[in-house]
Amino acid sequence: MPTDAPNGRVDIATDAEAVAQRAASLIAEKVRGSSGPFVIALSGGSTPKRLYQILASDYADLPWDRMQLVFGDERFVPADDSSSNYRMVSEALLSKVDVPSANVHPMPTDGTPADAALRYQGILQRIHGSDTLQPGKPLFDIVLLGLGENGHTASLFPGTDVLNERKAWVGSCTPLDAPHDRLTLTYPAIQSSRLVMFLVAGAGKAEIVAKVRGGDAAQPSTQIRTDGELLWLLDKAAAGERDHAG
Ligand SMILES: O=C1O[C@H](COP(=O)(O)O)[C@@H](O)[C@H](O)[C@H]1O
Repeated sequence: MPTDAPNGRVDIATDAEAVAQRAASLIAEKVRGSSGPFVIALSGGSTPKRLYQILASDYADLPWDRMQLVFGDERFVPADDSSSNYRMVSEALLSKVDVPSANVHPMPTDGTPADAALRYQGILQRIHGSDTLQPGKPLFDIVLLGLGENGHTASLFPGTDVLNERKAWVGSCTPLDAPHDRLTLTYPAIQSSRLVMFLVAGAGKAEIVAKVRGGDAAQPSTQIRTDGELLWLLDKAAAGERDHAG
């Protein structure tokens, strides 16, 4: 049963599989209820990977030709690197559904991270048809986000300067405690959305989930805002409920 919390609605499912199933069903409902271009910012991570597999197997009939698939963050590695979020999404979803390649927008990982961030902002501005963010015209229909055990979301890592970015839509950072330089959507870009959906599963996330739900301002995930709806899809383990398996 969904509950309201200061920083969004919380929906607790039995396990990671149920979280991914709910996310897929919700995405399908939103896409089918829309008309015209539908822009989704994709996340990396293990729970989203299962979501992408479910979308590929059970929702192949969605109007993929209307969807614009962009990325919320990326590791600054070649597209075929095993750490690449694009590679993961490609294997789980893009290679399996009828989405035109022109509708898929990986983050560039050549040149310098700062230059690549600027180029990706240009790509988002072309999709948006404007270089301005306005509350009445969201950049994204859905932003998918994960939550790292250290509090990061997208690639907004604690202690990095990109957390202070209030203008640019895309930034870069070098995490203090995770591999690879990163590209990431910034807070203002994420805010320009109809729905932000966190997908978080596993007992390893319970401590950070409790901090974020408790409003700990030091956690980047606590600072996520949206002009639309904020939804946390958690499994029981991540929500700190005791009766979960394992
Ligand atoms: O580094 C990253 O990690 C986060 C969280 O991933 P998870 O596997 O712990 O759920 C993810 O949201 C982000 O896209 C990814 O680049």
